[in-house]
Amino acid sequence: MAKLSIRDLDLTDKRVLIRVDFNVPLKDGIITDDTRIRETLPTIEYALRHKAKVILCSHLGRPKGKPVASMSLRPLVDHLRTRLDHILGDDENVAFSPDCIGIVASEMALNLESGQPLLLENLRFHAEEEANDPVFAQKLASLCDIYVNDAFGSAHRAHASTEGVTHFVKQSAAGLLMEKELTYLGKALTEPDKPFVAIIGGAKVSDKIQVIDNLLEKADAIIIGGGMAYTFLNAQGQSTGMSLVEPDKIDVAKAALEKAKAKGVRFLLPIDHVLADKFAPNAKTQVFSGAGPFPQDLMALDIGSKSIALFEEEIAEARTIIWNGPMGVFEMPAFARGTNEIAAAVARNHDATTIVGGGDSVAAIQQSGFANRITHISTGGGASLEFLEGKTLPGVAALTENQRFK
Ligand SMILES: Nc1ncnc2c1ncn2[C@@H]1O[C@H](COP(=O)(O)OP(=O)(O)O)[C@@H](O)[C@H]1O
Ligand SMILES: O=C(OP(=O)(O)O)[C@H](O)COP(=O)(O)O
Ligand SMILES: [Mg+2]
Repeated sequence: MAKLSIRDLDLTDKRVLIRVDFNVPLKDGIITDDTRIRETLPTIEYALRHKAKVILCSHLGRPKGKPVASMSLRPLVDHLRTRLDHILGDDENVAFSPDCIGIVASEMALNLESGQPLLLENLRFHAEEEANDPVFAQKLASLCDIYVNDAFGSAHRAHASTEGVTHFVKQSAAGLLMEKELTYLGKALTEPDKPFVAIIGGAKVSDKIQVIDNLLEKADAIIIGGGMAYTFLNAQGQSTGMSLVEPDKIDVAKAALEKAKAKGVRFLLPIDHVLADKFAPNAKTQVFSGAGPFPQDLMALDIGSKSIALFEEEIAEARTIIWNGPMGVFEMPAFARGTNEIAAAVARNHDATTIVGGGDSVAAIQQSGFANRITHISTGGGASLEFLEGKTLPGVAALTENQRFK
């Protein structure tokens, strides 16, 4: 890699700001899947063992620039302490600053002992984080001597903590997880074995629909499920009741459908759906198959059996599979079947290189019990898609060049 690595740096007694992606799924303050935390532990442990003063920063959810209690990172402190038990002494703790900038954060960072960790509160409690505000970025930079980015899952964002901060520190290096993800995804997709099938679902429609245009240049088939599907069905003229739709993106969906046709890329959309009368685990449900309009007051929260069978056929033939975004609201048992069956189908294909990425997709694949049958589990959803479509990730581009590779 042409970028500086944490392994190239002398960390001893330095204040090292590590941007991590601790955007983990939470339910009532409990972490339901801690893959993103576990995956970044090698970097944290490396820094602690090398006697750095480790300052961890992350976002959690989308609080839109204001403190939101349910999106506090505080519940992660105990979890992190447990995960670092083998490296911290009995009386050593993970310190927590209730604001990521300001006097308290500055003093805590300054007073940190070598080999000790400090976690900062959610970066996105400040609107300046997502706006990539230079003053805010400079305040973050003032907490540290060295900056390390290990947040692969957020590397497609040009935010203050992933991009802006690098302009105000002398050295910006990649963490071990960042390196691992880039190496692995880079290798797997230089010349993917064909057929190459991309499965896209989830709820971040406006973010991820743009990626499909570029994936159409590489993939032999694209399978769309989850919340992503209904904007496409609307683009085909089907009204979908209360289902998740992004009206602004219907034109993008139409263009993708036309491009797929012109290029001969198979484009699979769900043909039946589990409809619910509300977004809740105890919703009344019914299966809807047919091309006509959905009942107006119902919403699709999972794909149905016929869609599963259709998708399974394509998955069985694939030799490279990338999957981001669950097929339904898998967090609720009534709507988890589509995601679980597709996970099983991907796991059954022993001839394919399989990559599953995304904070929620990883939680889903863990929940399905098939995680150990996937070739590579990536901590990034949007990030892995943008990397795979060939885009330069701003969080990577901003890191210091390694002079050895020049
Ligand atoms: N039909 C649907 N309607 C609404 N939300 C959905 C639907 N299908 C899936 N989702 C939601 O999508 C979310 C994950 O989306 P996203 O963040 O894009 O994926 P990832 O984190 O894997 O990258 C899940 O919380 C899931 O409940
Ligand atoms: O969870 C994330 O991405 P993902 O849902 O695509 O896996 C990242 O933490 C980025 O979050 P964001 O999409 O709110 O910038
Ligand atoms: Mg997500």
